This record gives sequence, C-alpha cells and structure tokens, in this order.
Amino acid sequence: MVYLRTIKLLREKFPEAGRYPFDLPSLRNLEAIELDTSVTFLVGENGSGKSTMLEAVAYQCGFHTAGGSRNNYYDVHKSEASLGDYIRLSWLPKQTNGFFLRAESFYQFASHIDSIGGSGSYGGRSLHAQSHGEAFMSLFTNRFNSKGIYLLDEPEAALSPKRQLAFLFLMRELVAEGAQFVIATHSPILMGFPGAKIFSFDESPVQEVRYQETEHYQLTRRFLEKPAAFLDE
Ligand SMILES: Nc1ncnc2c1ncn2[C@@H]1O[C@H](COP(=O)(O)OP(=O)(O)OP(=O)(O)O)[C@@H](O)[C@H]1O
Repeated sequence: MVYLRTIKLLREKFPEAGRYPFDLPSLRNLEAIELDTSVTFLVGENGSGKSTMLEAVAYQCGFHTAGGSRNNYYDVHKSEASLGDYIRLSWLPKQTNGFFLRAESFYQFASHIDSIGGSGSYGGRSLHAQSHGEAFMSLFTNRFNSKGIYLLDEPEAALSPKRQLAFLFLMRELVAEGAQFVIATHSPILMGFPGAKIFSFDESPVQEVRYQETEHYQLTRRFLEKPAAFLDE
C-alpha cells in the first residue's frame, strides 16, 4: 500500500547560501521524489544524502528523529533534521502509524524501552539482552504491523545475510497486509526486493535506477564470481 506519495522539496524556501544540506549534489535541481510502490530504496555512496532525506521525512511524519514512532518521547538529543522544514509530504490516505529506525541510535532507543518497562512489546526480553541483530528482528517482528509507514536507515547494519533474507520475507508479508517502507540501504540483498523502486543519490539530481544497474549489485556480483581476479584487477 502506498500512503506517502510525494516528497516535494520547497526550493523557494531554500536559503541562498550554499551550505549543508542545500549544497548536496543529490538535491541540486531536485523538485520531488515520487513514491508509487510499497517499497522504496534510497541508495548511494556514503555522504550522498540518504539519511538527510530520510530524517527529514521522519521529522515531517512526527516521528522521533533519533528513532521511534509518534509515541516515543525520550531524552536523546534529537537530530536537527536540517532538511525537515524544507520538504512537504503528500499522502493518500494519510498514515500516522509507523516507525523510524536509525541503526546508529538504536542503543538509546532500547534503553528508552527498558526505562518505560516496554519490553513486553518486543518479545518479552529487554532489547539490550538480545544481540544487535536479534534486537532488530524483535523490533521488526513485534513492533511493525500491517498498516503503517516504516522509515529504515540501514537496517542491514546488524543483520547477517540469512537475517536480511528473513527480513525480506517479513517485509513481503507486511507489504501484502498494507505496509509501506522507505529504506536507505547499502545492502545488495535488501534492495533486490521484487517490485521495489530504487532512487540513486549518486545522481544529481536523485534519479530512479534499476536494481541490476546499481553499483552495489554490479560490484558484489563481480566480486562474488571471482574474488581473487577482482582484487587483482
Ligand atoms: N549536521 C550536519 N552538518 C554539516 N554537514 C552534515 C551534517 N550532517 C551530515 N552532513 C554531511 O552531509 C553529507 C550527507 O550526509 P548523510 O548522512 O545524509 O549521507 P548518507 O548518504 O546517509 O551517508 P551514509 O551512507 O554514510 O550513511 C555528508 O557528507 C555529511 O558529512
């Protein structure tokens, strides 16, 4: 299901001076990103602006910008969502249920859940008592439900290849039940989700790219076919 349909940049509000985030090449001349599939991936080199965009969307969704949902008010320094006031989201229908996962501040999120005695909603065990990957999977299986918008920043960070595949199965179930995902990723496994749309932040402005055309796919494939030859090249 698609709830969030357009991320429009309010270019007329951009300040004149070329500074972060307005000077990111991926945002130059970008008018909007159109989302018309249940799963959308944001891909591109480190520093290309994926997190900046996802954080701005989370901010406009009203989610805690350090990770969480609308109901998570915890005392971790919120990220400033530098692009947050410079985008507009178009919804049809509007969806307020959902979650923003930030791999980098997941530890603080887990502490917050412990402090409010909320681990019952996460498989009954403190997220801290689970490995990083197990805690991620607990979050996905227990906390994500069908109707919602899920913004995930590098969810593969803690997941083995097998768990990444398990996550794809879970995502397929959730999508069938009406979930929407927008995911920033470097994982050639995750971005292979059938039917997903992929936007490359390596282009200026951001552009849609086919899975097989992504650098992630091509490099991984060439490497896996002949690791030694690849390194000798
Ligand atoms: N608060 C900030 N002030 C100034 N520059 C910033 C700030 N936050 C990020 N940047 C810079 O903006 C660029 C884009 O950062 P961003 O985190 O959006 O990239 P990314 O595509 O998500 O990268 P990665 O794949 O490494 O997570 C980077 O070069 C980063 O150093």
